[in-house]
Amino acid sequence: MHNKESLLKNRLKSVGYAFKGAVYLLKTEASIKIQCAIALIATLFGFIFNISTYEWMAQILSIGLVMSMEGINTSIEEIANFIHPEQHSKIGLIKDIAAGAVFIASVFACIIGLIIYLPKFF
Ligand SMILES: Nc1ncnc2c1ncn2[C@@H]1O[C@H](COP(=O)(O)OP(=O)(O)OP(=O)(O)O)[C@@H](O)[C@H]1O
Repeated sequence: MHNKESLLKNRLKSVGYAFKGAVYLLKTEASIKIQCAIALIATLFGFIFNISTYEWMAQILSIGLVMSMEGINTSIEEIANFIHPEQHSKIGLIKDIAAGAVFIASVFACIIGLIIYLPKFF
């Protein structure tokens, strides 16, 4: 019983740390603020165009994917700056690859957005 309680306590603590990380990300990263604004506009569009359940699922998944990739990208940038604050071509490459992952997720999120909303306009 005691073990189960401490397990639950530890899990709750981990959720707290993760929440702290998400708040830090939202407060400090300009790109995630822009992504939040786009997510809000997309959500508004969802209500205006009364999109279907599956369209909501695709939209929410896309928003979640882009924002979580941005979090991982920021984390990689922080690690890179911590382990090697000076200029190095490998650090540049590592940062570019991490940014590339966000770019790929964003391109596919845009495609999903077009699939959902283009038929509603034309
Ligand atoms: N230490 C470094 N050594 C070599 N090149 C670097 C280094 N730091 C950054 N760069 C290069 O400069 C680019 C911009 O780096 P920066 O850390 O400003 O990324 P950013 O994408 O502008 O970050 P943010 O998303 O925080 O605005 C990187 O993609 C990389 O090509």
